[in-house]
Amino acid sequence: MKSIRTYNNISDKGLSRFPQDKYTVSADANTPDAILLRSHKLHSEALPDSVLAVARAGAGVNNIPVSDYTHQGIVVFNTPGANANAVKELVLASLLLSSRGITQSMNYVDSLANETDSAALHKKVEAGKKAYGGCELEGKTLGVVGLGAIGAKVANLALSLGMKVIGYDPKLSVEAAWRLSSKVSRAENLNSLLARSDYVTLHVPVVPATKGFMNEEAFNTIKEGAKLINLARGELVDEQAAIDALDSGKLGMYVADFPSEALIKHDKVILFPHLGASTREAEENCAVMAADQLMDFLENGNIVNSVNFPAIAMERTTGYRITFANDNVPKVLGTVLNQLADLNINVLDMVNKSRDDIAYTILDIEQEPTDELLNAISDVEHVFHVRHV
Ligand SMILES: NC(=O)C1=CN([C@@H]2O[C@H](COP(=O)(O)OP(=O)(O)OC[C@H]3O[C@@H](n4cnc5c(N)ncnc54)[C@H](O)[C@@H]3O)[C@@H](O)[C@H]2O)C=CC1
Ligand SMILES: O=C(O)CCC(=O)C(=O)O
Repeated sequence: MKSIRTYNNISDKGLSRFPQDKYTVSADANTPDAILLRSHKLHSEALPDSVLAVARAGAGVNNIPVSDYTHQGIVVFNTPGANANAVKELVLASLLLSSRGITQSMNYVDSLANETDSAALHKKVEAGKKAYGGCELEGKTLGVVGLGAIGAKVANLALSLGMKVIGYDPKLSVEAAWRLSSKVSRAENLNSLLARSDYVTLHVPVVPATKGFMNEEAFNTIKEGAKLINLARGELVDEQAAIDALDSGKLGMYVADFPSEALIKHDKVILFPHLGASTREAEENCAVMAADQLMDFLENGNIVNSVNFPAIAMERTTGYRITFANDNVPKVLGTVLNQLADLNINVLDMVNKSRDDIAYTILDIEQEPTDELLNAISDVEHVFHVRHV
């Protein structure tokens, strides 16, 4: 029986993927084989030694100490693209909310709730509306920072609304580029995008290179009165610099998914409670994808959509499977194969992949591996994780 510990509200559609005769799934599993979570922060938690993998039902993995886990052999997964449409649709709402005085005017109408005379109500409605006039999106320029799963969908949607779209993504993958309309123009650098955009929307992960990149200099460069949408992560934006830019009028509006005490108080800030991925569809997509990836890893050693290990998969043969992870240096695989040869063990199939300084191997062998063999592989220099799957 394998055990999964969950955190956060994970869709039942995902949880029900785990067959009950093979898995127990609960929030208080003591010795879980794997963790399944959404935004719960793992940085200050010690994981039980039993944990082999952590799956983030979502995109951002900044709540997980990924590099610490890598050298413990813990594979970290996410679910690329599974919630991208949900975020894209909230960006659309953000564009409109920051353009048309929608929430403010609704509050105004609510404030008229005690007006009992319909003629007086009508007069106040017509007199009040001039305070909430806005502008249209058509013809305006949207700058999209980060053109991955979400950014590409946002860029393509904005084009269909008649907006001009500029994109900036120095690390754009070929796969992501294929998803992007050729009508999206490419900014050579961030400043060029900021200076030309009426709206700027952020869709990058928070990593050292992006932390606080929307700083004082960026707000000095941004087009006068531009609106900033940040449904990616609060840490991307230097909050004081954003507030100063809002106060001076340089920044017209800030829409964010990450409330803070200072932002809540500001009347040019519209905040959601980290709602970007909170649709039924996105929650189901993420949970199903994360559960399937965990099961394939726990049952077969295959790795799909990991953020710290190479992508690797091999069909099961009739044999017995060993997987091992090692530092990506020469001679490790050769040494393990020699050990098998010395023990007269036949290899039926094998695949080996590397990613940065990590290598991972799946080996199908003809006979059941003994503890002696598994220990011998563990003892090979640079091997840091071995499993009989
Ligand atoms: N509010 C919410 O509920 C959600 C927030 N997110 C956030 O949005 C982020 C993006 O999500 P996805 O589009 O699914 O991820 P993704 O991995 O598909 O795309 C990220 C893109 O950012 C680019 N990038 C990386 N560093 C960059 C830099 N310095 N400048 C410009 N581009 C850079 C990458 O090349 C990649 O194309 C996530 O990391 C997460 O933090 C994602 C889903 C839901
Ligand atoms: O699970 C959630 O609601 C948050 C999603 C998110 O922030 C992400 O996928 O990066």
